[in-house]
Amino acid sequence: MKVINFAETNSVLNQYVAEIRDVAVQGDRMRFRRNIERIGEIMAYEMSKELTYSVKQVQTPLGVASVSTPDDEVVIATVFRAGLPLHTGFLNMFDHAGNAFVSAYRYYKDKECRTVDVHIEYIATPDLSKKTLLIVDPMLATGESMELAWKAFVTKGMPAKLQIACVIASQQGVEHLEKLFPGDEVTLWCAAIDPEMNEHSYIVPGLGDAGDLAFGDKI
Ligand SMILES: O=P(O)(O)OC[C@H]1O[C@H](OP(=O)(O)OP(=O)(O)O)[C@H](O)[C@@H]1O
Ligand SMILES: O=c1cc[nH]c(=O)[nH]1
Ligand SMILES: [Mg+2]
Repeated sequence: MKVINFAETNSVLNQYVAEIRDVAVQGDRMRFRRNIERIGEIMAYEMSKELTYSVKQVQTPLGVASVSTPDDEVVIATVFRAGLPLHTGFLNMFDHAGNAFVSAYRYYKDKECRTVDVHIEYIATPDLSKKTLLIVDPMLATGESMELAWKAFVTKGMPAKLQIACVIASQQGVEHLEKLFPGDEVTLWCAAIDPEMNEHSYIVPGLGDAGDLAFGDKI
């Protein structure tokens, strides 16, 4: 798996990442969601450079223009609930894309909240055969949700290409996906890679719970 870490490049994207991490700013839910969305828009733009292009002739009112546009049939896939603002950001750029959703939630298997497991319940997707699948999820912690989401999606057709986008990845999550996707065919795009996770499998320094910050507490 190839890894592209936007934190290694100076751009305004880093300002949005700083705001979603900052305890003094992240409590503004609308700003939090919009910042995730803006990160999705920038990532989608960068990822669009990796698609397959061909030149088309476009009739303007005054003549014919040659324009090189993507040929990929893109499907944007995300994981409920925290993935929704990132999904919106991608869809703002790839507005002709198909859309796929899966629900995954992490739950603790023990009273001490130290062993995390992930459940998949709901899946809604178009046929993914031969598509360019972009799986987008803001947090890659243990990597379990991403792995289960991928395995759930491929039951609905094998995509021609897979690209993964996360906002904050843990080093462990990156290594988890490297084992799942050996070779160079899959690329992980992320805005930052953090070194650690805590005993509850939250990314450190991370940002906290992306789903709760976007949508509020859940019981
Ligand atoms: O790599 P993992 O250890 O599996 O963790 C990552 C998952 O955690 C978050 O979802 P969460 O389970 O918090 O659900 P939510 O979106 O409902 O908050 C996030 O959106 C990922 O899907
Ligand atoms: O740090 C983390 C890990 C999983 N999910 C989150 O929202 N945050
Ligand atoms: Mg959550």
